[in-house]
Amino acid sequence: ASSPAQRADELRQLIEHANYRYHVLDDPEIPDADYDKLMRELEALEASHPDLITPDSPTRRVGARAAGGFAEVRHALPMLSLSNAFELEGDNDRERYREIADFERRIEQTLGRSNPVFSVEPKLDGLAISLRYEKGVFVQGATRGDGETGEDVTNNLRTVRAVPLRLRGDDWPRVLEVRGEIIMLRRDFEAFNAYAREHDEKPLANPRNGAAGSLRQLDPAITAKRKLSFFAYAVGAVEGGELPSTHSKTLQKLREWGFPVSPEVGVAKGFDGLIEYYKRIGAKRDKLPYDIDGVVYKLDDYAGQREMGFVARAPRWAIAHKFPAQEQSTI
Ligand SMILES: Cc1c[n+]2nc(N)[nH]c2nc1OC(C)C
Repeated sequence: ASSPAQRADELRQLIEHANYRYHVLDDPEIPDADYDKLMRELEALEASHPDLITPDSPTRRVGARAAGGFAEVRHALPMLSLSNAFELEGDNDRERYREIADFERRIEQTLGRSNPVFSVEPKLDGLAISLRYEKGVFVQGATRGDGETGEDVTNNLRTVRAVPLRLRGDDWPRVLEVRGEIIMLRRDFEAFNAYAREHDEKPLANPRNGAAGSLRQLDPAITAKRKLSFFAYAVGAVEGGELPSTHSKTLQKLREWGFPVSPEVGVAKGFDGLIEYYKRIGAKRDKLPYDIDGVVYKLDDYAGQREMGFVARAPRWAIAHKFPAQEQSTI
């Protein structure tokens, strides 16, 4: 038999591996009931041996209440906004998606390339947040706020199982900020509203409100009851380490380190590749497990991004291509 300390370590590894399989690979090996059993065993073990408790233990996801509101956090690197492109009247794709054609052509002309490679991603309709890791441990999480400063919602973010408390592997930078979207999956939104109607509680208008409202709770124990998810889409400040030379390769590293990244992300070449992606994602939009309000195109290589720079706070190297507004599902 192993010692309590060895058993505690073994349980943490098993639980973290199960989280990775469930949230990052979307391919769980064990049923939820077995996962809960592992958690209960670790909680009991830590209760009888408090010296075994570590701050990044999976049982330490529900922290203290933020009495007096959330502290303010200045983002080490501003959280950017995206300029938007909408569909226009026209007889062909070049006319209908004229703003995308202009976006892509500006990049071709500035960089002297033809058919540049873009990272293409669904634009999740949730709440943008920034997660800070030091030596691989989650130390702070903040909302976007005005892009320069946001609210410190670290304790609420700790309750989101899709947010890793400790990074996998060991080739991550000493300081790593990851940006992404906190969302409520449709199935969790519907379950929440079914429960609310059963218990005469106020139903949520849409999943985005669910995510925003849950993260704004001052008591993390309430946030913990709301099933939230997270998908990473960018990196912020990086210190003491190297990133790959392209955004698409960085997204793959984020998965290896334990961050969920939407399986719909990919790469596309030139205007035709972008529009093909836009149409493909548009066709499957209602089958995705989460709400999206468009897709995002980003020049894939970081050298090209640096050369393109920004206009105000929106990068010249990225654009959001929005779908026509959907009639909101009535509750
Ligand atoms: C605001 C935003 C939102 N999204 N959503 C995705 N998928 N990528 C992405 N990138 C963003 O900003 C980049 C400029 C990092």
